[in-house]
Amino acid sequence: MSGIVIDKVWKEYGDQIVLENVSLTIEPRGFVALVGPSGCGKSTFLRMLLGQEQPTRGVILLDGQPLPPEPGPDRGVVFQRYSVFPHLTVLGNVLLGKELTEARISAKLFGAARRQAREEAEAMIAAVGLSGSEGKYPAQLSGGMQQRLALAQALMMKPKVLLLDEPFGALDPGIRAEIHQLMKKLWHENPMTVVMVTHDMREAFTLATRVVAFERPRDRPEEKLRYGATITKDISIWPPRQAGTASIFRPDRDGPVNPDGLHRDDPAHRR
Ligand SMILES: Nc1ncnc2c1ncn2[C@@H]1O[C@H](COP(=O)(O)OP(=O)(O)OP(=O)(O)O)[C@@H](O)[C@H]1O
Repeated sequence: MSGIVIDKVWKEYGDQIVLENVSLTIEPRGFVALVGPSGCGKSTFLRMLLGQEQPTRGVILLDGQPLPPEPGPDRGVVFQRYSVFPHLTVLGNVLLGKELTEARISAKLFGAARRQAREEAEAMIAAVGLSGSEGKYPAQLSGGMQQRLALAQALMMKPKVLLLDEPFGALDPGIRAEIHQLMKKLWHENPMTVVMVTHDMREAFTLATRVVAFERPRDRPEEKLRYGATITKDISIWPPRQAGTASIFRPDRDGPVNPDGLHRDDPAHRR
């Protein structure tokens, strides 16, 4: 289920080697945080997982199959900014992916299909805490709400893999802490594997099951083009985090999940 294997991947742009010999196996339902100095190729790596860029050498497998050479609904993505469409409402943004895949020609769903998609979209909007904002446009939302919307838009397509490129980097610390809680909840509740680029080590260790560092082992100016970055550290969080399960050592750490496996907001839990 949604494991990713990256095997001896290189990425070059002309004469510049950006990534060199990167191998990584990401377990299904893992949450991997990618950290490293600016310009070392983290976003390039993420774009290869998305299918926007192809490796120069090496292979990437998703569920044992070569990754399709273009973005698809099995991979959702949220960037730091501009992930949502400014001319569509909250509901329109969340519905768009379904409309484009299920009604390819008109990009509009009708009748029962539209009703069902609308119900799903409203549930997803509620899951990210945006109920009541369905008719608003992104410009009418705060930065944190826009990122909640971007997460809802990506998750609506039930991706196997969610790719996050500094999604919370532009948010104030208080808002960021709130959205970290939301991100944990979404990871626990949705059957997906997450790969997130971040500059914030605290964020990496708060959310991830594993923190992977990219670095250029040789970084003298004259060597910059000839040697790429590669994985220099791969740290598994201890005590381990597991999707859908609260930590047995510190049940409050990986909330909001209860030891009985139910989310705190789950109506079944409140009964
Ligand atoms: N399409 C492209 N064409 C040419 N060079 C590129 C392209 N995309 C990225 N690069 C180069 O690849 C290198 C890595 O860029 P990338 O954005 O992946 O780094 P990063 O680690 O994500 O940086 P940051 O943390 O600052 O966002 C940079 O030197 C960049 O100029």
